[in-house]
Amino acid sequence: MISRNQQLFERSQKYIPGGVNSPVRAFKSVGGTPVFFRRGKGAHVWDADDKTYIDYVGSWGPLILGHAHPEVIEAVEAAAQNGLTFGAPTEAELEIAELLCKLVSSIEQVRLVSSGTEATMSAIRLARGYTSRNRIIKFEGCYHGHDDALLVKAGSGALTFGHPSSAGVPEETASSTMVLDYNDLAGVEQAFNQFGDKIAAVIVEPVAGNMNLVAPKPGFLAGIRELCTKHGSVLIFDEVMTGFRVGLECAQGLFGIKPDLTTLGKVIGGGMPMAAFGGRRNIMQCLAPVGAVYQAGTLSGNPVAVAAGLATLKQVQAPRFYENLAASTRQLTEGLAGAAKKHDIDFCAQAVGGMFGLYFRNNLPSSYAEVMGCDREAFNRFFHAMLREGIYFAPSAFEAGFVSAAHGETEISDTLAAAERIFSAW
Ligand SMILES: Cc1ncc(COP(=O)(O)O)c(CN[C@@H](CN)CCC(=O)O)c1O
Repeated sequence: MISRNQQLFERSQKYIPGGVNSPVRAFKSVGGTPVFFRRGKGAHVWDADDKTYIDYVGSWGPLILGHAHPEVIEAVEAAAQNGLTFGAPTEAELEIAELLCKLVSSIEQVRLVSSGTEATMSAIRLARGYTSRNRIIKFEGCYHGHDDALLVKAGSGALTFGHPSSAGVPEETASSTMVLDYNDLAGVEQAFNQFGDKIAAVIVEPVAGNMNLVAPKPGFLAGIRELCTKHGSVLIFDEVMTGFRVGLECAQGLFGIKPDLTTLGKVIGGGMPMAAFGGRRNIMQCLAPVGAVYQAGTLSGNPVAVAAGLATLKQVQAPRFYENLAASTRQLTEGLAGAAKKHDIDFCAQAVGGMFGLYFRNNLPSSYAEVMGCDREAFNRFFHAMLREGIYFAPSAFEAGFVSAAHGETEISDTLAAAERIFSAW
C-alpha cells in the first residue's frame, strides 16, 4: 500500500517540475519521498497520511511563532476582509516601514518586496546604481536567492571572477561577481587591494545559514565593514534568514556592525510572501520614483502580508522573547550533542539565537570546505530515523534548522528522547 505522500508526489511530478515549487523540498539531498503537509499548529505539522511531526524547519525560518499563531491568523483574516490588495499605498505599509526603521538602526528608509530574492536582487542593483560600479563580492556557500548575479560559483582562482552556478545565467553576468571564502578576511583584503575602486558591493550572510550554519569568526564582519568604508563599496547584510531570528536587532545588532543596506524576509512576513531591503537614506533615495534605479512590484507591501508581519513583529518584541528562544535552541543543540557523545558518535551542534546547525563531524565547521567535509551519509541516516520518530529536520545536511516560540519543554525533550533511541542503536 503506497502512502498518500507517495501518491501525491507521483501525481505532482506530472504537473510540477520535480513535483515541488522549490528544489530543496524534493528530498534530493536526503533521498526518499518528500512529506506533503496539510496542517500546522504551533510546533507541530501533520502530513497527508495524518502523521504528526515536531517541525524544526518552520517553512525555512518565517514561523518564529510556530504554525497558525492565533494573533497572526486573526490579523490576516481581518486584513483580508478589507480586500486583498490595492496596488496603492496603505497605512499598514507605512506602519511596518516605521517599525523596521525603529527596530534596525541602520535602516533609515525601507522598501517592501515579495521575496528574499527580490530584496537581494534590488539591493545589488541599488548598490551598483549608487556607486556606478558593477563588480560585487559574495561568499561560497552563502545563498541570497536566485538572481542571476548571485547564482555564481567561485572562479578558478581566488581572485578571478565567477562562473554561473546555474544553467541560464550568462557568463558575462556571472563574470561581474567574485566568490570568496567565508571567514577568510585576508581573501577579502586581497580582492579590495586588486579591485577596490571597482567593487559596488559586498553581500554577506552575517550568520551563514545556507551551507548549514556557519558563524562568522571574530573580526570577519568588522573587517569587511572597514574595507567597504575605505573603498566606498556598499556593505549589504543579507538578513533574510537572520533578521529577527537571532535577535530583535538582527545579526547586525548581535555583532555591533552597521551595514549600508540590509535585506530582510521570512520572519517579517510571518509566513506570508513579504521581504524588504533598506538602509542609508542617501542610498535608498537613488530608487525610483526619486532616483534613477528602477525597482517595482505589483504586490509589494501587500496589506494581508503586512498584517501577518506586523502581528509577528509585535510578538517578538515581548520581554525575554529572544532569551527564551535562544535557551530552547541551546537546550536542543546541547542535548543532541550530549546524546551523540554518550554513544561516541562524531557529531556536534551549535545555536545562534533561534537557528541551529547539526554536523556529523567532531568540531564546529567555520568554512564552506569544512562543512563539505561533514559525513553526509550519517546525516541522511539520522534525518530519516528522526523522521520515522516524528521529528522533521531540514531535508539537507547543508541547511540550518529553526526553533519557534511554540517549541516548549515537551517538544525539546521528546526530540532528545528520539535522538537517544537512534544514537543508542547507531
Ligand atoms: C539568506 C537568504 N537570502 C535570500 C533567500 C531567498 O529568499 P526567497 O526568495 O526564497 O524568499 C534565502 C532563502 N533561504 C532558503 C533556505 N535555505 C529558502 C528555501 C527555499 O529555497 O525553498 C536566504 O536564506
